[in-house]
Amino acid sequence: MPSAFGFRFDNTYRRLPEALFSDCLPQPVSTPAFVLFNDNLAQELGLDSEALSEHPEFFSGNELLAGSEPIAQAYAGHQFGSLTMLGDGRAVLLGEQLDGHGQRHDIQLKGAGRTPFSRGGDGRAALGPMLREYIVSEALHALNIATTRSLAVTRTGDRVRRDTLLPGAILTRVAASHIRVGTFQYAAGQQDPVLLEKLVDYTIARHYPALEGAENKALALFEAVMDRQIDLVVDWMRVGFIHGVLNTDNVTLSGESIDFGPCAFMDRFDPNTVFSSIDHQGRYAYGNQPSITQWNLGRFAETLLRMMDDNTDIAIEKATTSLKSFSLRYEEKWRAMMNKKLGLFGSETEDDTLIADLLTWMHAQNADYTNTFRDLIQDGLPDGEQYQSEAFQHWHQRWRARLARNSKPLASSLCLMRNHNPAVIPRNHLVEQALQAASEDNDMTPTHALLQALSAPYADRDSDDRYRQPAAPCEQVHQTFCGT
Ligand SMILES: Nc1ncnc2c1ncn2[C@@H]1O[C@H](COP(=O)(O)OP(=O)(O)OP(=O)(O)O)[C@@H](O)[C@H]1O
Ligand SMILES: [Mg+2]
Repeated sequence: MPSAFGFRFDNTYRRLPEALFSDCLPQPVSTPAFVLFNDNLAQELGLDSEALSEHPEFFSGNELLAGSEPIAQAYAGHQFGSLTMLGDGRAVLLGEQLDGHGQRHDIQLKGAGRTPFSRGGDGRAALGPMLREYIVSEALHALNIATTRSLAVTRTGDRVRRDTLLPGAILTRVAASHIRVGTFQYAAGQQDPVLLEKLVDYTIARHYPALEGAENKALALFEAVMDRQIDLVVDWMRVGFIHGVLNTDNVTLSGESIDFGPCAFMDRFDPNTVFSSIDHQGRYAYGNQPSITQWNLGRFAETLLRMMDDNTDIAIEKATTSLKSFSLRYEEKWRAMMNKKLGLFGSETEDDTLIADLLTWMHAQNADYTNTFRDLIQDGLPDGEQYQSEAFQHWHQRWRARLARNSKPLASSLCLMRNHNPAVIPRNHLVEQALQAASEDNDMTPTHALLQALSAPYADRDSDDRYRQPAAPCEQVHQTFCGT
C-alpha cells in the first residue's frame, strides 16, 4: 500500500552488509522552501505532486517521510588519478521508491548535512550548484541521455561558507541507484570476498537481471557495464557535453550520468575544451572522455579480478582482453552516432573521411558544434558567412551526394538528423546567468525560462532563438567552479 503522498519505499540497499552504509538522518534546516519542484517527475514516480509541492519540509530533513530509512553510502574513488576513501559526505539516501510500474528509484537529498563520511566538509551545498545540477540533469534527460534526475531544489534559509557566504540549498536527486565504480573499489578494499560477491549479486539483480545465472558473473557484469558506459559517453560526445569530473566515484553501474559539478556543454568545436577550474591538465577534456572512461573501467575490472578467476594470471588476462575491446566497441558506436548526426543510412568506406573532414573544418573555423549540425538540416547550403567558403561548399556537395545514395529518401535523413542534433542545449553562459539571478537577486525567472527551452531540445521553436546563440566573445565562460 502506498503511504502518504504516494511514497512506496522498499529499501533493499539497507539490507546489504552494514559495511556498505551508515544509518544517518538528514539534518534539519532553518526555513525550507522549494525553489524548483518537478511535477512531471513526481508523477512519473507515482507521487501526489500537488500535495507534495506544499511540503518542502520532507525534502530538507525537517520531517521524515513514512517508510524512509535514511543512510549515507560508503564508497571510495580515484580522484584525478589517486584513490581515496569518500562516501556520501553531504548526501543522504531517503529510500527506494517503487513507481506504478514496479521500477525502483533512489530518492536522495544532496546537501543534507554532515554524515559519518563528511571528513572536513560541512555536508551542505550552495543554491547555484544545486540549480546547475537540476538544469543539466533535466536537460540531458530531455536529450534522451541516461541520467540521474532532479525532483526538487529546496532553499534551506541558511548560508553556506565557501569563498563567500552563499544561500544554501538541497537537491532531491532521483537515480536508478547510486552504486558507483567507487562503491566496488570500497568493497574490494574491505578484503572480504563475501561482501564483494553480495554487491555483485545485488547490482546484477537491480540493473542487469538478464545476467543472473551467467557462467562468469563478474566478467559478464564488467562487460555489461562497459557497454552502458560506452553508450553514455557516445551520447555525451553527440551533444558536446563535458562532464568535468570523471572520477571513478562519479561513474555509475547503472550507466546514468551523475554529479554535475564543473560540467558544461561545448560551444565552438574543440576536442580540448575543458571547463573545470581544477582540471589543469585537461584530464577530463571533451576529447578525453572516451579514454578516461576506459581508464575508469580498468579500475572497475581490478575490483572484480578475484571473482573472475581463482588464478590471478588468468583473471588478469580475461579482464585485459575484455577491456581492450573497449576501443573497437566505442569506435563502432561513435561512428553509428555520427552517421545519424549526418543522416547517413548504411555505410560506405568514404564515410569516415566525410565525418573527419567536417570535424576538422569545424575545429579550424571555431564553428559552433550544436548549430553547425542543426544548420545542415536546412535545404541547400546553410545560411551564414562561414558556409560560403570553397572548402565548406566542397564538403557540402560530397555530403549531399552521399545522401542521394542513401537507401532511404532525403526526408528520412532529415528526420534522423532532427532527432539526433539538438537545437537547444544548456549553453554555459545562459546557465551562469540563470544561476546568478537566482543566487544574487532571488530571481528564478531566467531559470524557469531556460528549463522551458530545454524541455524540447529537438523542436524548432522560434521562441527558443535566444537559447540557440553561442556566447558573444565577451560573455564566454571558460571555467565553471567546482560544485560546492
Ligand atoms: N560540503 C561537503 N561536505 C562534506 N562532504 C562533501 C562536501 N562536498 C563534497 N563532499 C564529498 O566529497 C566527495 C567528492 O565530491 P563530489 O563533488 O564528487 O561529490 P558530490 O557532488 O558531493 O556528490 P555526488 O557524487 O553524490 O553527486 C564526495 O564523497 C562528497 O560527498
Ligand atoms: Mg561525486
